[in-house]
Amino acid sequence: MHQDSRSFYRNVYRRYLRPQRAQLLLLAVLLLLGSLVVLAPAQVLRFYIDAAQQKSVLTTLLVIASLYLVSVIIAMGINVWSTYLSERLSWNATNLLRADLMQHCLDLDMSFHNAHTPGELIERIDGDVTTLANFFSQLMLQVLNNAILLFCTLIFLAAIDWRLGIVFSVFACVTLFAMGKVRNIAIPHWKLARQASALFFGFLEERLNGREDILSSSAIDYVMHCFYHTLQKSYKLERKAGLLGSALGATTIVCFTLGYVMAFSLGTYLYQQGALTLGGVYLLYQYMLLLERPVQQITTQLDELQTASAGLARVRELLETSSVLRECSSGSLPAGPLPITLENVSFRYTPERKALNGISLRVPAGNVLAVMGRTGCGKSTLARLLLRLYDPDEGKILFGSTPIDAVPLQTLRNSVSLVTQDIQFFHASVRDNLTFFNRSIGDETILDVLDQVGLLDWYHSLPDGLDTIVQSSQGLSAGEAQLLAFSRAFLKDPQIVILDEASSRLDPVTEQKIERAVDRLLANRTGIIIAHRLATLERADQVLLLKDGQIEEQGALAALRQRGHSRIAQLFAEQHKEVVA
Ligand SMILES: Nc1ncnc2c1ncn2[C@@H]1O[C@H](COP(=O)(O)OP(=O)(O)OP(=O)(O)O)[C@@H](O)[C@H]1O
Repeated sequence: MHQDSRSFYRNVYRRYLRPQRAQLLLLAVLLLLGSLVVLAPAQVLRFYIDAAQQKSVLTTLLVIASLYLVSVIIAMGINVWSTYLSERLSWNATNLLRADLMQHCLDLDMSFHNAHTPGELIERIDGDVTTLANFFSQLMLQVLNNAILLFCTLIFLAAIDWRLGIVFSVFACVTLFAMGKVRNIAIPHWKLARQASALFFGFLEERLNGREDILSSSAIDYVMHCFYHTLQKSYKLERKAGLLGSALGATTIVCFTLGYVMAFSLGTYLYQQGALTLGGVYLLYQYMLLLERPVQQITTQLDELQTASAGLARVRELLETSSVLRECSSGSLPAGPLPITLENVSFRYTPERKALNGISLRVPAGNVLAVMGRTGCGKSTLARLLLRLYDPDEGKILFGSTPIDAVPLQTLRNSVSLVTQDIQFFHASVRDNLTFFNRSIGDETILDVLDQVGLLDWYHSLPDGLDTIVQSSQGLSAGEAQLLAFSRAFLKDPQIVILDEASSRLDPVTEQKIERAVDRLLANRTGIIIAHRLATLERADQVLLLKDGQIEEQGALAALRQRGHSRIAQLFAEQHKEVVA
């Protein structure tokens, strides 16, 4: 194994399994005991049959019968205990791994998230880790258990008669080989079937999410046509895989029928030779039955082991992906509103095109900068750089005199609030949606903020107050969603506020509420407003007009308007003409 892989597996063991090593050891002992104990009841029955045949006294028969009962109870007890232990062990280990992966994914930068769909990450955090949980809880146990059981059964058969040991060892090897070969024929078809089924679920998710657009554009017939097509493809592949898979069942039946013929022929021969008692022949039959399970299961489990190791490899790849954002472990920002400085900042998402090109500006502490420009000019990109969702390719961004990459990301993001148009609400209580699960914020503070943004009437209409569960943003009007997003920002109490103004029109009362809330939110904070309306520029100390990622105009609104040929002056003149017309 490669040195890196070795150290990865060592680390996985150290973090997830070593803390539970006492339980792991106990589990190994129980597995061994379990395999030995499963073989015991058949041995006891053998003595019982031989004792009955020799007409032993009733008490001897009763003692043997009680021994049989005890051995069965012990076997069951060990089975239950080891299953409980392995479940506990695997869920403890994999839940920790799930948490680590979730935290890691949240910490990764936006370029990583742009390249990986949420579905893909869910598959890693849950799908692959569940495979690993199965590996630790059942598979590891079953493979070990079956291997030990197979080995012990063959040893016990050899103990009855060495010829039986040799014949059945050869039988087990040939059957394992044959079943492995037949299984390999079906596996690629199962993989194709799984892939088709994943595509089908992806199709369902996408179409159900887009139901509003589908309904409004009368595309139901088209969607249903694609649905049948996707379903039919999945069905054909499943049918083929199922048929090929049944070849495995047929091979098992053929192999074991031959095995039973062999067991009875050999048993009869040895009985007639006097090498075996009747109880011994019965024991041979029982061991043949016991042999069937491990031989059948080991082939399947070896495949599942491969799936688990592929899952672990994918988990490893994810864990080893590091954020391109350099993280600082210490550093702090001064208190109060912070001045923002950009020095010759350039950024590109893709090598072909700069989304921002040589931007330099300074927003003094407590001032408001309004950013305007056509769609795609780089307004949101500027906001993303200030939050360090990306780092600029060139240039520097400073809050006060501190470069923003010289403080921990957490500190930076605690100081900046971004209120976008695309407001996300979680399936959680109103309280949790507003405080982002911060328990230190009391209900009075939340109510005070709701009062400030004019949402007190809305609050009183909630059936369970702050405990009311928000289903999604669909249960809220655009205005309510905006005001709730402001409330979140108030509760966070940031030093810098970045506001992506809603481009949709709201009713005059809600507009007024929003205007007031914005004024309050910007008071004693440095603000950047991504403006979609000319009226918004009037509340700003400075205006920045972007064009194709570059600064087209910059300065105080009054000065820009006075310059007759400026783009801003033209925009106001055009608006004036529209109003007069
Ligand atoms: N994740 C991304 N990957 C690649 N290119 C992107 C990405 N996000 C934005 N862009 C491109 O970068 C440029 C600037 O985008 P940005 O979102 O900053 O524009 P914007 O001015 O905010 O537009 P709008 O007003 O429509 O929101 C656009 O050309 C856009 O296509």
